[in-house]
Amino acid sequence: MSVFTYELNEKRVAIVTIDVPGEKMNTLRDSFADDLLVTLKQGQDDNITGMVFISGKADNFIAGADIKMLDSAEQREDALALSEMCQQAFFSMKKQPYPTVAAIHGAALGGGLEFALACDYRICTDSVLTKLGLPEVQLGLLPGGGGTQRLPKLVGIQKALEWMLTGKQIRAKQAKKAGLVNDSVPHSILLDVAAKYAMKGKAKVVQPKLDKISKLLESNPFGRNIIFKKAHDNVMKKTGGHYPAPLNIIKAVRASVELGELKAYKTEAEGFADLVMTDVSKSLRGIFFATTEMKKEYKSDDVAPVKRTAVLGGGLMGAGIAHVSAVKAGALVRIKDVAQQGVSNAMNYSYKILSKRQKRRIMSHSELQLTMNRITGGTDYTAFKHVDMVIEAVFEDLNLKQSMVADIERESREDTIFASNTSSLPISQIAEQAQRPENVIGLHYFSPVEKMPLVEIIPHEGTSQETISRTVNFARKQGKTPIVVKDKAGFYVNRILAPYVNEAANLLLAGEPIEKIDQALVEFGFPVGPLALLDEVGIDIGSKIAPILEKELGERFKAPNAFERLIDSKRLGRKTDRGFYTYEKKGKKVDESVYELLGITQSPRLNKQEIASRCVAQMLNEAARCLDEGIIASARDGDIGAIFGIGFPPFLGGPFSYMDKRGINKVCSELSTYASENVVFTPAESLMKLADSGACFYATDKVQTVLVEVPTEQAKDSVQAESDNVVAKPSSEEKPA
Ligand SMILES: C[C@H](O)CC(=O)SCCNC(=O)CCNC(=O)[C@H](O)C(C)(C)COP(=O)(O)OP(=O)(O)OC[C@H]1O[C@@H](n2cnc3c(N)ncnc32)[C@H](O)[C@@H]1OP(=O)(O)O
Repeated sequence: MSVFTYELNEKRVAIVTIDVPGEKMNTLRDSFADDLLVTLKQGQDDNITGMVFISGKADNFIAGADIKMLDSAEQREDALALSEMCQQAFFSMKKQPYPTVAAIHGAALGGGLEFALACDYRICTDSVLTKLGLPEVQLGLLPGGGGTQRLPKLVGIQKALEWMLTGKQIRAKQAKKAGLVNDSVPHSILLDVAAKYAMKGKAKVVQPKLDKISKLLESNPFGRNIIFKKAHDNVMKKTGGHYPAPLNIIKAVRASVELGELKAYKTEAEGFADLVMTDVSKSLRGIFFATTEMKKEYKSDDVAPVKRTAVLGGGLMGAGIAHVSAVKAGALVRIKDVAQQGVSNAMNYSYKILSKRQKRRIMSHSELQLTMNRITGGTDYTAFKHVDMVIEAVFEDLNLKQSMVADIERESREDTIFASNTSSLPISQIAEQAQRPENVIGLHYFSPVEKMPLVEIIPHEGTSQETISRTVNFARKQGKTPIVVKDKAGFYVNRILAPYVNEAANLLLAGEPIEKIDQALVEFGFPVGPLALLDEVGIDIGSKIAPILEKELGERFKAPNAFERLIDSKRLGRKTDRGFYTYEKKGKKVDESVYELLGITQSPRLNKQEIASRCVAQMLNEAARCLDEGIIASARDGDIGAIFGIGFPPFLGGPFSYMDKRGINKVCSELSTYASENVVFTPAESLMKLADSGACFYATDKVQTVLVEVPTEQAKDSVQAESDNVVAKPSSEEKPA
């Protein structure tokens, strides 16, 4: 059955509806090329005036090539054939004697936009649902259906590179301004306008809309050399060379302006085929499927949505939570702080972010005002009777949090959820004196809240299923990827982070230089090194969490005592402009006085690879323990939590995928070697079992999986999450009463 339905209107314009049967989303599957050729031929036979392609789905045009189909490419030749098939199919659209028009509403991404680029005209709706882009880079791929060739010709080399190298989604207004679409119109007239364009005859070649400097740069080989070199250098700086896709994109775009059509398209197809087969792309595609799968979990349409929220504490965390609640989730938000200044700071936080969006014309002034109208605040409990959920982001103090539970139970409704953004305190303790413990849950954000994609959701034993579902639904509305984790100290993310940071600190105390340690982990693929991260989080915050973890989980979580000396000397990290680094206008540099303060004589002994191996080994081992204990419900959750919460290198697929790829026996033997010097490295029991049996965390064709899921009962129990008030300047409410 064809995905294209063909109808001729009275003006002899063929209206072709694209609708992949039984699917929510249109994607390009292997039969699409044949179906397209048949449809195009019918247009010729009917001697049509033009052809309009429109989607039969309510909210998407085409979301790209079917990513599952890419997994079926067993050899490079298969992937090459896929790209060539797309290229050929799109060429035949161009070659038709009649004009073709893409009428776009919703997502036109990847192969979907390439389809539209091959049409003579593109008309899109001005709806917020409409987003155009070539996001292949996020899957470790390049646009393999002619996107690297057609986009630069339409919007210019620099803009095309920027869009393809970031994979960003372009809204209707920006698309029109850049010349990506011919028009942007209300949904109700999309088809009519598109049909009119179909009667205009074949489109003439248009030059990209460029300013003078861009025109000068892009129109001669010397200027283009500068553009491509700069793009290459930026990519290397940002990716450390771990991701081959951006480099292949630059190569294909360069081919589009320097080589003949045949060779240039071949460069694109070859680059695509190479990338499909890389482990990097397989890992990134795995992340896409994992997050898609997670969107369906803990989902319930039977629970009441959270529409009105309150946030306790106007510090940076509280401000960020209020922001995503109002802007992303569209909720009404009431901020409460002990001081009016705290409320004002939090409101100002949102205002600044929105003003930037207004300046960049992503948002109009009236939209800004409407959004800001959703955020109010005060120093008392006004309006708390109306809120569905209260999220506390106050100082990490159990008594304070327990008294807030009591306040909220008194001041709000019986069904109001109390969500705690604690980073370390067990939720069961926060709920200990609650009258309605079923409403209490952990909701751990990461800083900066509006940028970090993860939240940990932590039910304690008495949290109701309804509270879990409502909280998960709300976190998704805030644009977050939630993982539900078990209520045990450190939850998941901080638990795997702590031993990794402690190891970095131990290496420092053993004489390894600060910069070398951080560089080692950045070269491994983390966005920042562990000591720089501690500076961001706040050394004082880290030192508060450490004793809780040590008490609950044992000696291996003991943080080096030397850190107290850093805190005593007011080196708290970035927030005091001084930690392991100093932070000045000129930038950050290592604070050499730290060595003397901590009594360290620099005596480098290890190379960077050994440093990275030791720190990462601690993280991997702890992740395995978390799976053993049911802190996370699956290896998949552990991978997504580490990537989205800490920045574990996505190209490695997360700690569990990485262990599978390296071989569990290798990971185990490395841990055992380190354990001969320090028992904290003793491999987790499950790792040893897996190493013995030759199995791995994820099912593969070759080996049997032992540990993908924890036993069902444990999985059910699995809940819990938090957030450290990282980088947050304490608001007045954050001080214990
Ligand atoms: C040759 C070409 O250059 C190569 C390519 O085109 S590679 C593909 C490039 N396209 C992309 O990367 C887009 C991927 N999709 C997305 O980003 C998001 O799905 C979206 C923004 C389109 C919509 O997001 P959202 O509304 O949250 O829906 P989401 O839950 O993600 O997806 C709904 C369903 O569509 C599926 N889907 C979406 N895009 C898909 C794709 N390109 N391939 C396969 N399945 C896809 C999801 O897996 C999910 O399936 P399920 O319901 O059976 O689990």
